[in-house]
Amino acid sequence: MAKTPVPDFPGRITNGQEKSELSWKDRFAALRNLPGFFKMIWQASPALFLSNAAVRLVRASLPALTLYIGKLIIDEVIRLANQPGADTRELWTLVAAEFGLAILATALGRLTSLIDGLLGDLVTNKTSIRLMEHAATLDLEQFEDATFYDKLERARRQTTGRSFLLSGVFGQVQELISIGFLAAGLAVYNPWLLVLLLLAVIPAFIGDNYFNQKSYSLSRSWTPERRELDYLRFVGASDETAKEVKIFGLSNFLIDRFRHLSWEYYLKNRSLAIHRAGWGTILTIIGTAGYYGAYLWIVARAVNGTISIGDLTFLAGSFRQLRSSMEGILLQFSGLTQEAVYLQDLFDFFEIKPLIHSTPQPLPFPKEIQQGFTFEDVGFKYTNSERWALRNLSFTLKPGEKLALVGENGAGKTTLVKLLARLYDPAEGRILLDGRDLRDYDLLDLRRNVSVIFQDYVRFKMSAGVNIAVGDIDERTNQPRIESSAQRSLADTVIAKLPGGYEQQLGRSFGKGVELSGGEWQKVALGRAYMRDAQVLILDEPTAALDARAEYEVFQRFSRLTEGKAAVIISHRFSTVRMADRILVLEGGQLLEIGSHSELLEKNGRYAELFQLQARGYQ
Ligand SMILES: Nc1ncnc2c1ncn2[C@@H]1O[C@H](COP(=O)(O)OP(=O)(O)OP(=O)(O)O)[C@@H](O)[C@H]1O
Repeated sequence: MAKTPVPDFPGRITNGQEKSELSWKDRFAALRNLPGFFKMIWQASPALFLSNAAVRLVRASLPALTLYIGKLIIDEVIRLANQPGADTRELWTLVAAEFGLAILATALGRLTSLIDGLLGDLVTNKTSIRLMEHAATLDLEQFEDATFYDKLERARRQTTGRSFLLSGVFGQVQELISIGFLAAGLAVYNPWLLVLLLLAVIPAFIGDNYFNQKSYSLSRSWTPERRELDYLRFVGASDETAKEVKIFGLSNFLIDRFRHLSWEYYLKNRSLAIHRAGWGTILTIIGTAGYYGAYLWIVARAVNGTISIGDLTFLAGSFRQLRSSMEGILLQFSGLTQEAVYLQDLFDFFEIKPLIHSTPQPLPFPKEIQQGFTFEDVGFKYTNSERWALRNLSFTLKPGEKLALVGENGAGKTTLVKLLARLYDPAEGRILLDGRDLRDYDLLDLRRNVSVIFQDYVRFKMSAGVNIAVGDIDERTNQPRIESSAQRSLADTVIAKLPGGYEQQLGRSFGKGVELSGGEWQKVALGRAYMRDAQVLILDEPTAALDARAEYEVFQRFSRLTEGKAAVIISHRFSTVRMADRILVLEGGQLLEIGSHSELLEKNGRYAELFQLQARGYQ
């Protein structure tokens, strides 16, 4: 597929490689996605898939059959009109047969819509689940890449509206078979009629394809803007942002931006739609002229008696039906290839491979850490960033040690923690755990044993209990464990005040949700750290919103409750930091100082300076 962006290494999509113009070759090539699509439908429900195929096959034979019976009826009527008193049984049998076919056609039409709808829903659900499952395997770094995000967005759009493609593809096959029957009937009289018919529909087909291609290019090249439009709509009308939007009076700013962008998109779309409508009319008129040319020929033959009146109705009917079927199939074909191209986005997304994964024979995480984590000259740069977020970093986090990370905003503290949890791999140097590269360990096992509560932890719009249980979601029904975690993180007093206790829905998005204060949320989120029996606990400033007394108490408890376990604490409060065994001071991604509180004070370097600065503030 020419349109597929070329990954410069597996899993990463390079900016600027996306192609938004599609050639005919691309469109035909996209059809190769259809077997994959059929597989998806088949997997959603083999029984419905087969029923759909069977029903459509029967439906495909009905138009030709109905027309033929119509012809027989007319010929019979004319025969009877010329022979008064003759036996009319055959006529009534034919009429009854046509009536039966009409009923069958209606019933099968409804049945097809029903099956299409049900299958479409199943495929949508299944694809959404697969999308979520696949997204879960991908790296954090991939999510932070804008190109990847666009791809994810396009793939997400593919999970809805699948039923159009589904009924489209099945419909195409049905039409094709139906055309086969009708064409056979027509060819008996004159094969040239078929050629004329084909010539009549081709102009409209080419035109429609051309405009479909343009519309795909437009929608594709506007993916980032469409994402921004969605974002603006969300920011402009959401409970999460309402507070700041009001306080800062942002609504006009947001609306103006939305209006400007959406108007630009509308103008582009409008111009395309007008061109499409204009050309569509002209090309369809050409088709209609061709159709009437053939019709004239048939009528002339009936007038001079070469064919019967029944033949005339049959031929005219077949011709009309064939024309609309062919037009349908050709026009739908263009829509179909477009859908198949979109489908490529979905399949492309499924093809993206994570870069961070376990080796084929990974080591289990040690039952008890012996030597600790050693950073050896570690360096890391974020994707699309020229700056080193960390560089030349060497130190050891010893087993059972409480290490505090200190540094100004952007010094690299969170990055260090993410490397420890293998959310990223170092670009330079390596991280060892008990003398072995961190990459040699089983990734899931590592993640189970390194528990991190980030400063931007997620406030799940779920129950208070679940908000704690996410620390070890497999234990979500273990109420005693949830409650003891809540106790340890001081969340128990918060939850005791909630009307629904642990079952209380948090956040205001759904039903009777209750909103918590920033500090209350943090206490709940901190409970997650205690849910899991991890060997290394990391708290990345999740206490910033706690009052001084609560933070002091949280860390006192944290040190006591995590005795024997390694812990990393990031905090800007020196009253907390000084409780750590050692303090690592980062500046501009580099290690500046490391030592205990008293050692660093004695050294009288940056730590001492920052400590005294804060201490003076309290005097
Ligand atoms: N996802 C990201 N993509 C690109 N750059 C990033 C990303 N996250 C952080 N950075 C950059 O990396 C550097 C280190 O960031 P990091 O979050 O580790 O700092 P920090 O010490 O934790 O800061 P703070 O005290 O503000 O939390 C910063 O310059 C930041 O701009």
